Amino acid sequence: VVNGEDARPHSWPWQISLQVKHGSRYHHTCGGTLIGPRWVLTAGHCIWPGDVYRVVLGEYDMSKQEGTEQIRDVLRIIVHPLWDIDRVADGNDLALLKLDKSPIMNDSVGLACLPEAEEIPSHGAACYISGWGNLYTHGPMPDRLQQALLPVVEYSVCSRSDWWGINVKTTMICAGGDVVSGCNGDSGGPLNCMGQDGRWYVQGVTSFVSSRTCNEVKKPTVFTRTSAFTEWLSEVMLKY
Ligand SMILES: CC(C)c1ccc(NC(=O)[C@@H]2CCCN2C(=O)[C@H](CCCC[NH3+])NC(=O)C(F)(F)F)cc1
Repeated sequence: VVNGEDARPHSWPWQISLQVKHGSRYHHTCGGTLIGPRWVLTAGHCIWPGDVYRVVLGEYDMSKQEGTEQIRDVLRIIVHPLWDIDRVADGNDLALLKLDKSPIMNDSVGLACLPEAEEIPSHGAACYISGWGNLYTHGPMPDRLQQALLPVVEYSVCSRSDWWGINVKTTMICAGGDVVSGCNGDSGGPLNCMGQDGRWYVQGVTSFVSSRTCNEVKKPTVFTRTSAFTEWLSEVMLKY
């Protein structure tokens, strides 16, 4: 997250760290969101066939053992059938991870809400991105979870030719801009938007930023819009 701030510890209890095994060690590769007792939502582009993953819940400061961390293995990975790493602009950048067993729900680990089908956050709606992604382009990863308030940019603006043009679809949400943005390593994490009921809804899954720089003018962070995939999400969670 570029130009964000340290989140208050465990204030986003559904934020997880997706870690990939290299040799005998695991390291953070993407964010994700706990949306069911045994289900984590992340980005399709975070998943590489043949890699071994684990999920760390209740994480805050990556450099410390805080006693709130819970580690779970990934039993099954379902990537959206239409996701294609060579066609990022087509969207569908989603994957569901089934955990070997549910984490213990407590002050540090909890569920995010999913929005209703086709619910669109209004222009300028206050949504927060959260993640352990780079603090700036080619910059370091933070130890502590970062957050930033990212104003939603409506599709009519985001799809202008000098913005994202045809690379953004209506199944995506644009938010942020040239000051605050997501950055590499935030992939798969949530765009947290407060609903009328005062609950937080994961309206987006962090998908892409400009390949030139994370916070580029007229290239807001692009999220997969979860309300466009409510049917697929419930089908998968019911079936597997
Ligand atoms: C839509 C298409 C023109 C397109 C637009 C932007 C990109 N961005 C990028 O490639 C930059 C550079 C590093 C990784 N990256 C990204 O945007 C990666 C997703 C890469 C998926 C494709 N390889 N996502 C992130 O870094 C993010 F923002 F989610 F945290 C790639 C493709």
